[in-house]
Amino acid sequence: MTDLAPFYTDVQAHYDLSDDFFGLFLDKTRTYSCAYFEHEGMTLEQAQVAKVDLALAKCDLRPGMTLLDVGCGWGGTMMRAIEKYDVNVIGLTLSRNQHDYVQGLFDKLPGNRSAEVRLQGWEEYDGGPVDRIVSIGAFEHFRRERYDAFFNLCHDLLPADGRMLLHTIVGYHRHQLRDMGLKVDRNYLSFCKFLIDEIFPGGQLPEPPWVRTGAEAVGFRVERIHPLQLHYAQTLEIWTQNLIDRHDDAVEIASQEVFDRYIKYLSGCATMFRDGYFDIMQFTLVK
Ligand SMILES: C[S@@+](CC[C@H](N)C(=O)[O-])C[C@H]1O[C@@H](n2cnc3c(N)ncnc32)[C@H](O)[C@@H]1O
Repeated sequence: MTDLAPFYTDVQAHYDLSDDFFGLFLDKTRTYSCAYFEHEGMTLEQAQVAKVDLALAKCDLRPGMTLLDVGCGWGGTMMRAIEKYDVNVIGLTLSRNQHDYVQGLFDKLPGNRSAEVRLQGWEEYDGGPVDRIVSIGAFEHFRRERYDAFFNLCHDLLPADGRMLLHTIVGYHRHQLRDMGLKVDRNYLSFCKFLIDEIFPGGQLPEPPWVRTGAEAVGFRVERIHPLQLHYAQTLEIWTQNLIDRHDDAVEIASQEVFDRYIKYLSGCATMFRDGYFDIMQFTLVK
């Protein structure tokens, strides 16, 4: 446990909009991160399960282990881990809606493994050691000044053969974007400002070396960095189309203004990934 207070207000401002609204564009597992279109012709749901399987396979889970999911969303990764690997799970989320939704899933779970979801940030985690850690699409909320504390905590929680899979969007410094042949123009800058002001308050995209050096500084070895850039472009394009298809429901659940804002966010991010401004990477960290 650290003495840092999680960014509840910022994170809830996004995820506690409405479960019904997110349900309009996410797949049935409610996975809210980059899918993995491993084979031609996969549906979004199949590709989300493939992404979760990709992440969990890198954790080397064995029956009876305890998996900590930092930023568990609506619980899809933990449900898959229980089903496929017969493990105990602990999930952390700052969203009340997600916490209540996952608790509802766990209440109906058969079997004798333990499944716990906590309305708690990693900053406050006091649940004791775990065997493996997975964190998908949450690191973007943590902020750079807290990476040391985060990696330290994760390193301390894991045993000597511990493994952690960290899946995060990454961004680049403007000088690096220029070196990559990408224009840093008004469109790019104003879209980034829109994302921080109106979609993910307090969010911050790490640059890849920040993750590597942060993890290595506490003693992790970075076993693999696996980029999935175009998979996120495809995911976001499907989410955009799903939301367009449910326009009337979206306006009824939220409003035309929220619909417009989400279309701008989802379609704009799809372009950012397609054009190479943003990437998404799975970092396999081992002790
Ligand atoms: C984009 S969602 C991803 C959810 C899920 N992993 C998935 O792939 O569907 C980000 C998640 O990170 C969580 N989160 C953000 N900051 C956190 C923190 N400091 N501690 C724990 N969870 C956090 C949010 O509550 C949310 O559940």
